[in-house]
Amino acid sequence: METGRSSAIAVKKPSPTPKAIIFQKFGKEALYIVDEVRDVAPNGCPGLAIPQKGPCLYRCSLQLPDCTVVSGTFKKKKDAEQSAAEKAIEMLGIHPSTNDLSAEEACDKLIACVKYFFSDEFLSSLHPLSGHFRAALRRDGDLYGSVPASVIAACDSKLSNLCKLINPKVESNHFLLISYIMSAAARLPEFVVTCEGQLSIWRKKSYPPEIMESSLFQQSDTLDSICIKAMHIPCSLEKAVQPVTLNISSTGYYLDVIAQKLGLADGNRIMISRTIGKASSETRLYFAAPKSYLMNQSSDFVNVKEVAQIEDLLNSRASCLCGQDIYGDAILASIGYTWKSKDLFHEDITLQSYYRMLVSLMPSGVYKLSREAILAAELPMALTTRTNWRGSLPREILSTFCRLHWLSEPVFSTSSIPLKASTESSRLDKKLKFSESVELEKECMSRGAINDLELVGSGSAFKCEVKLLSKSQDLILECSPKEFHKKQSDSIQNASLKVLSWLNQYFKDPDLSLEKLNNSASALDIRIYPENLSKKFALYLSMRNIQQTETQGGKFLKSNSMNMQTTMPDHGVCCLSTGGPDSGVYPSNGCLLFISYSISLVTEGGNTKELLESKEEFEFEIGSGAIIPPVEAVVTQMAIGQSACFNTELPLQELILSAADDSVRVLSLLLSKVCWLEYSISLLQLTEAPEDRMEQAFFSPPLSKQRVEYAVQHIRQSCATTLVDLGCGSGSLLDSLLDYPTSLEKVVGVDLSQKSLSRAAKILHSKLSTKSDVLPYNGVKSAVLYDGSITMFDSRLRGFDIGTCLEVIEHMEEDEACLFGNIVLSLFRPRILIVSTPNYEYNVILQRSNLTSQEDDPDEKIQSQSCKFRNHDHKFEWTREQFNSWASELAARHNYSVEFSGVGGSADIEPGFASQIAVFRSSLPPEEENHPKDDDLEHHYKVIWEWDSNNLSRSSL
Ligand SMILES: C[S@@+](CC[C@H](N)C(=O)[O-])C[C@H]1O[C@@H](n2cnc3c(N)ncnc32)[C@H](O)[C@@H]1O
Ligand SMILES: [Mg+2]
Repeated sequence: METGRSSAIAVKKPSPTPKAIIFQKFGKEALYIVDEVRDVAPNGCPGLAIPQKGPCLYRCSLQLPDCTVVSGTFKKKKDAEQSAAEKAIEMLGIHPSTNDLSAEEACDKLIACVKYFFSDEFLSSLHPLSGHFRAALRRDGDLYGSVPASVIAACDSKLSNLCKLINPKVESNHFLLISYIMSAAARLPEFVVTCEGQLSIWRKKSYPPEIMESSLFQQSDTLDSICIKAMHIPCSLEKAVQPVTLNISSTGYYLDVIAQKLGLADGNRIMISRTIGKASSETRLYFAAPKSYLMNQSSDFVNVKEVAQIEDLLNSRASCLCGQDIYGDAILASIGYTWKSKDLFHEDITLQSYYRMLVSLMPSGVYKLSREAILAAELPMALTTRTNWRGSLPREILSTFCRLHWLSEPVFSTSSIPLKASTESSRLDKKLKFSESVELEKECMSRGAINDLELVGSGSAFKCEVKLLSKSQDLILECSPKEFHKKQSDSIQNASLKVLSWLNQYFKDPDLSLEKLNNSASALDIRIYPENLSKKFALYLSMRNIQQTETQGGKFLKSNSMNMQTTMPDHGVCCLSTGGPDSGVYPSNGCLLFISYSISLVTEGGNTKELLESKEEFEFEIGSGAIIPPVEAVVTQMAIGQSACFNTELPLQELILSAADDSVRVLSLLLSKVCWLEYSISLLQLTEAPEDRMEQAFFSPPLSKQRVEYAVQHIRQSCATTLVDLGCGSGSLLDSLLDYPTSLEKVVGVDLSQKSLSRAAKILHSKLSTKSDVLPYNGVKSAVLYDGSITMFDSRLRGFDIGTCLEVIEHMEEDEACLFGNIVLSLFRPRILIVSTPNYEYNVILQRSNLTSQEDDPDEKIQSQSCKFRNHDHKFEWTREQFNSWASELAARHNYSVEFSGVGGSADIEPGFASQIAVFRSSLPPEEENHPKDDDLEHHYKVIWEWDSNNLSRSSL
């Protein structure tokens, strides 16, 4: 298919964002405060009397040491932040300094930076590095005043940017970075001292006493001894990751304490990774500089070179966590000096937080964590509707995944086609469930009648391609979905989800043959580049596999899929117990469920039971893959109020340990006993599959569209000039009517839902005011929307040519529907009235798919009797007989004739039409219709919005 416009959303090498520039300049001294702004929004619909809660907007105020800047309002928080940063850059005249420098200039700048760090004034600054300088002055003996070069590299991102300009390989090799810093220091012999083969730097002259006193004094006041939890990550995968405690005395230097845990004499030989996780995190890995690296140190810039071979062993667990090469044993700790305070920041790292970091490296991990349901939630396979998706959205997950695996940001390119050009409307329809309201097909049709009409947002369809690239721009995979979407953002989310879904499969089974990998990828419109793919993820996947099998020591079973069918004698039993009345309603695809659950680790013999994860309320959609398969299999057999309990084999170890609060104990159980998981689930609440989704699945065009078309046809044949749509909802009928030439001059809608009326007003306003001149055949002169109940009479709507009431009466109680019938035919007295409502008998067909699981049921009768209403808001649904008798008696009472018809299915084939329709016609000749002038003023409805072609032309002149 041809595509029109094309736009790349992320370019290959993005220039630094305004926030990045501000960060470079002010570090963490820049404080972003984002406020919600909920204005009464200009709704683009003049005259609408319902106050519109506009979309939630954000405004950001950026506090800098000397000024505060406030952004405009934006839909997204991050846009507000970027805008504030941009304003600050403009106001302060900041230029991103480092980018245009030559390698020589970068060298000079690097030397100047290092010199500044050792200056008098730096010691009392708030820079994180000055904390290290002050701590170094509390070190004893030979170490007094010496600062490890790796902290200089870790604490100031400007330095690494400069070094990248000198040698781009610094990006992937942080040993090089430290070599450059050491070389810069060696160029400052009057200021600092360095020694060959050492990784620390001293200031030559001592600080003036007044500076020493003030800066050291400020600190010793607030510093207490601290005790923090960290993790020891052995290089050997056979050794378990163990918690360690760092005891840091008030006068000690924390790097010396970490060094001792690594078997080093002091912190001067320590290497520090970049931060792990969020940019603001202080979580890093610490390890000893490999000997071969130390031996190869050179103090000359020109001679700085990569160390060819580091013979120490790569620590694969640690390397995977930070995306840098880490050698030997490592300590994972969250500690350091920050921009916020002169005090040392620290946080505990527990075994659980370590495993959560591992989980976040899985393609589905961020989703599980965002739902706080690590053992129960799964990454859904599809986005059905945005409202049914819980947890982080796919695009965000994919970006996080790329960041954590040290890939480039995913590159999205969207393309759009004008809808008129789209012919594959059936394909579009199917894929569009994620977009709400107006179906795309209808838009396509309406575009035939109205040129370039912007209907509720867009006249285009979008698709989006995604590419994943390594940092060095090697293509790892690309996804080119075939489907189009009504919204650009939907196309991006769906493409992101495809990529995540495939990566999820790949991570579960990376050893599949190339052919199978390719097949699974192409099923999701993905093309993989196997060499780059396995190069990128090999370390992570091999680490996980070895860890999984070796540390388990055969004591517990490995299962990725939590398959209930796997043999687990005596334990795989699922016991259903009735905890409440059986409503006879069972969840089926599309239903939204609330369950409560708890998942425990149980040891053989049942002696020990350790709670891992529990939730009082967990909401998900059946059939979307949002929950692990065994839970879904069980809940679909449950009725509301029932509870179930069953066992499964163990999932991946990191999932269990990241869910468990007491991971240390759980790990010891896992290592010493045969264990399995026990699930207890209760089904709390169930919202059935939305009617329109069911209708879309069964009818083409969808039933709602067939109803509207049926009404439009009658309206056109009737030559009516006035129409009232009773229970007009979001105005789908009125909206469609404006696409056709009719004799209508006045159209009115009544409903009691303000939300629906607002939507209707916006749609009608955009159509009538913008395009009325290009529809010369459309003679509508006025349009009004009223807020009111159609069970109340309003004299302004008396004697219209035609009234419609589509799919409304079943939303009232039966007696109200009867009241409505009487009022409409006795008081409103339209010449023609069209009423539609579901045919209950047809539900057997609509719900057959939901009943297939019970098809073995020999008693077919039960099936048809147990049909549910199509929508949870329906108060009743009538059989053909019930509808016929209601309509016939009503017509007879009020001098109307009535004919029956319908849409969806056929009158002659059982069980009749899916939607049954009655068309009432007044039997009185027009002159006998007694329509008094509107002098009795029974005005019970409130005008919500009014449009008048005369006023419009007057006001626009
Ligand atoms: C299923 S929607 C149908 C909307 C529209 N007729 C259509 O076909 O798209 C039912 C509508 O009836 C409205 N409704 C229910 N009871 C009503 C009443 N007593 N008076 C006015 N509107 C009512 C609801 O607010 C809702 O918008
Ligand atoms: Mg309905």
